[in-house]
Amino acid sequence: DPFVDAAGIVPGLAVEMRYAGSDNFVGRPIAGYEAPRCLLTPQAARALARVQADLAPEGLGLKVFDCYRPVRAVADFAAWARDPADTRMKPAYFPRTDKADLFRLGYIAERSSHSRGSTVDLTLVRRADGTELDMGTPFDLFDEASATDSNLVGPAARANRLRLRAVMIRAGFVPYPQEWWHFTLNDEPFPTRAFDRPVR
Ligand SMILES: C[C@@H](N)C(=O)N[C@H](C)C(=O)O
Ligand SMILES: [Zn+2]
Repeated sequence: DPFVDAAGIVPGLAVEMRYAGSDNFVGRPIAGYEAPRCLLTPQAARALARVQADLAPEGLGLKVFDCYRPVRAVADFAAWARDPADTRMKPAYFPRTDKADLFRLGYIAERSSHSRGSTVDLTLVRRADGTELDMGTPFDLFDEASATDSNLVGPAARANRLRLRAVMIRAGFVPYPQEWWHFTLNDEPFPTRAFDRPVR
């Protein structure tokens, strides 16, 4: 198995695996997430440990929302997107974006880097009480305002996004300009693979 549980490698990592539960843009657990675990390649997990160490002097840490994503989960997203009648989660997750456009506009990928095991969705938290720093939009808000350098959010949130981006880049991750939370390890060990083993 090429993956490790990041919680065992990154001290104090906060883990909130949103696709293993119902608090996500589909509104139910996603296929392939059988446990709320953050699985990653050892290389990506060790890079996150470097980020966590960088953040510690400031009293900050990381909270992950998604890590390795099985191919069957991506297929589940695609099947959901093909049903225009199900707009239950639209107000919370894509109020200004047409559901039919979520893939075309790049908010969700048909072949996701997450399936290669070295991509993470994450935010910054205060280590003392676990509260998330204000990023101006919630995780997975599929909206222009989620672009990292969007000026649709205030200066404090923008600064927090740039802080997250800077520490992640320093540890070898590449940001995704359209979503402030999404990063891929530059030297990922499986750049052309797509894994489908379930998260358990
Ligand atoms: C769905 C969202 N969390 C995400 O990860 N989007 C990118 C584009 C992806 O699906 O790989
Ligand atoms: Zn992502």
